[in-house]
This record gives sequence, structure tokens and C-alpha cells, in this order.
Amino acid sequence: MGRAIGKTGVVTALGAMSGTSLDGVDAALLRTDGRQITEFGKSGYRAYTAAERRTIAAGFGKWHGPEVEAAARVVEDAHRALLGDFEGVDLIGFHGQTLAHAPRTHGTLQVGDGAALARDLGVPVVWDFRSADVHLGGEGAPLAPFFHHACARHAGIEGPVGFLNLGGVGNLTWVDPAIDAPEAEGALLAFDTGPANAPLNDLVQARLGMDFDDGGRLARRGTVETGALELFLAEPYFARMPPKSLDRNDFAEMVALVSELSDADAAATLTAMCAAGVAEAMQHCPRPPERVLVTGGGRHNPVLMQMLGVSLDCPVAAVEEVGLDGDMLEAQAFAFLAVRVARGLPTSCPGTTGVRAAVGGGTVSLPGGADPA
Ligand SMILES: Nc1ncnc2c1ncn2[C@@H]1O[C@H](COP(=O)(O)OP(=O)(O)OP(=O)(O)O)[C@@H](O)[C@H]1O
Ligand SMILES: CC(=O)N[C@H]1[C@@H]2OC[C@@H](O2)[C@@H](O)[C@@H]1O[C@H](C)C(=O)O
Repeated sequence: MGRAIGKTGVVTALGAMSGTSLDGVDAALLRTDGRQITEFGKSGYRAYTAAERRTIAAGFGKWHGPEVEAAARVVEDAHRALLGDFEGVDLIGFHGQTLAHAPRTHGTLQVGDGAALARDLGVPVVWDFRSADVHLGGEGAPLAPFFHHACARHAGIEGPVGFLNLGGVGNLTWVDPAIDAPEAEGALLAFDTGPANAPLNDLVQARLGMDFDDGGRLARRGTVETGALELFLAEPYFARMPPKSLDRNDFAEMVALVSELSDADAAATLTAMCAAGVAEAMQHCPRPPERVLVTGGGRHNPVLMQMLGVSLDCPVAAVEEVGLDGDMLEAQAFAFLAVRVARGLPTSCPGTTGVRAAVGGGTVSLPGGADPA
């Protein structure tokens, strides 16, 4: 595997993402020149075992120390096992696992050593995508928006559209696909909407030993507690203008807001909080989107999708409606971003992270030390 990727032309990149919900690692191939999507390729998934998940979760909110080291080893090993299955790869985009994110104070930490993966897999690896943006005053997140822009154009969407990712945390990208460069003023506005599945996962894990509320079955039986919902919406985060981003556990106290409720009512209320955070986010869009396309695991929850349909003023559908794969979009995003980094193209801009000027974040590590270009 692995050959020089050059400055132009279409290459095969493999993107890998380990998200905040800690279910596992997603990996996907993408053929691209870093500007346009040429072709989507094979994808793969490796779930974390319960023990691995515990080791990673023990590192959440920490910046260094033995828990961080242990989490990094688990993340790296899981990626090594999964990424080694792919062939014909020119470049890997390795996001790693976010353990802590506080861009204005400490910075942002994604663990897993991309240089070690490059050496072991024999392919150049682009990693540490967020630090350069944070150093230039940006939030370091979200980074998928440049890829959402390429997706909108690939899908032939003409009017303004929203991409809503519902993982552990929610993030919205407003795209004007009529503007051809993602870094051009007015093409993108992006930010985290609030907590998505993380508080609900934590609740059902703690109370029922379940990983998540499969199909929204629990929430469907419950009633939303409007008092708790109002307290949640009083959080200043929602009215704050973008740019803004969140750490996984920034809203951990939400689970306390529902602690007195029955399992079903608590699940219904946390699900409603996710949808309400998204509804609040719409006020920040430069123009109303013609529709919102949902990606990430939350789109598999019909109760959440129904709540979104009721609370947004435009049609809401899974990204599959325009031919995209909502389980792999983030992995594909880091394949796309890796090619941009290797070619010196920006990966974030003032509209996506609040960074001072468009910047390409990421370190390129080579298997043997030569220049990838
Ligand atoms: N069938 C389902 N029913 C209900 N919820 C689901 C279903 N499938 C997935 N989910 C939810 O989606 C979550 C996984 O989403 P996803 O893989 O997009 O998260 P992530 O990539 O780890 O997070 P992030 O985007 O915040 O980094 C699960 O933990 C669960 O809460
Ligand atoms: C710091 C960090 O890892 N943030 C994640 C997280 O998960 C969802 C949301 O919060 C988003 O801001 C980001 O991930 C996606 C892939 C992004 O950067 O676009």
C-alpha cells in the first residue's frame, strides 16, 4: 500500500473516525482530488468491546496521564486491526478519539499515534486535524463541513441545505452549494447544536445496562417533561452566536434534570432535548435551509426523527435521500480532509470554526520519512 499522491488528480484515501458515542471505529474509502467526490468506496466497522469502551471512557475529560495513555493504545490497536484490511490505499485520514475538547483554555485532544500507524500500515497518515485550527483561534470543530459542501455539490443540490450530524454530540452545517469553494465567504456556517445521543446513551446504560435506546422504543412510551426541557433550553449555549463547539460531557448535568423521572419519561425528555437544541440552532442559519439532511446514528431513531420533523420549519430526511451513507459520512469526511491537507488546501475557515483565516490542519506522517507529494 502507499505511493506518492502528487498535487493533482484523483487518489484513493481511507478515512477513519472514532466518535464521541464510543460504539467503535468507522472506516471508508473515498476517491477524490480533495475538491470533488469522484467515487465512494468500500467501508468497514470495528466495534469496541465493553472493556475497550471502559478504558477509553476513563480518559474522557483528561489531558494526560495513564488513563490517556491506555485509551490511546486501545484506539490505535483498533484502527490498526481495521485499517489493515483495506487495499489500494494512497493515504489515510486518521481522526483518532477525542478525549477532551476545551479550545479556548486547554486546546483539543485526539488520541492515537498517526505516525505509528503510518509505520505499521506502510501508508502516509494525516492526523491531528484540529490543533492548527485551535492555535489560530478556531474552535477546532466541526471539521466535516468542507466535506458536507462537497457532498451537496456531488448530490446536485442547488439551494441552501443543512447537514445535521447526530452522534454523541450534534452538529449542523448550513451549505450554500451555489458557491463553489467551501472557504469562500458565505458558503458555509457550522457549529455544534448541543448534546445528541450521549446523554440518552448514558442514561440507558446507567439505569438499564443498554448501549442505546434502540429504535427509540423506550422514549416512545414516555412523556416529555416540559419543565426539564425549559431548564435545558435556558442554557446560554443555545442563544450564543456561532462559532461554538462542545465536549462530549459539556451537558452531563442534563441526566440530573431527568433523574426523578421514570425510565421512559427520562428517555423521552432527553430525546426531546436533542431535537430542541437543533430547533434552536436554526435561528443562526444565514437563510432557512430548503431541507435538513440527517447523518450519524441519531437518524436511526424514529422518535428523534419525528420530533425533528415537528420542530423544524423545513423537511427533514436521512442523508440516504440524496444517495449518501449516513453511517460512514464522518469517516469519508476524514478521507477527504486528508487529501486536502496533503495538498495544502484549507480544511476549516471562519464560517466553520471561527478560525481567523482559512487553514489546513493536520500532520502528515510517512511510513519511511519521504515527502508524500
Ligand atoms: N437503531 C438505533 N436506534 C436508536 N439510536 C441509535 C440507533 N443506531 C444508532 N443510534 C444512536 O447513534 C449513536 C451512534 O452514532 P454515531 O455513530 O453517529 O456517533 P459518533 O460518530 O460516535 O459520534 P460523534 O458524531 O458525536 O463523534 C449510538 O450510540 C446511538 O445512540
Ligand atoms: C472535538 C470533537 O471531536 N468534536 C466532534 C464531536 O462529535 C460531533 C461534534 O462533536 C463535532 O464537533 C465533532 O465531530 C465531527 C466529525 C466534526 O468535526 O465535524
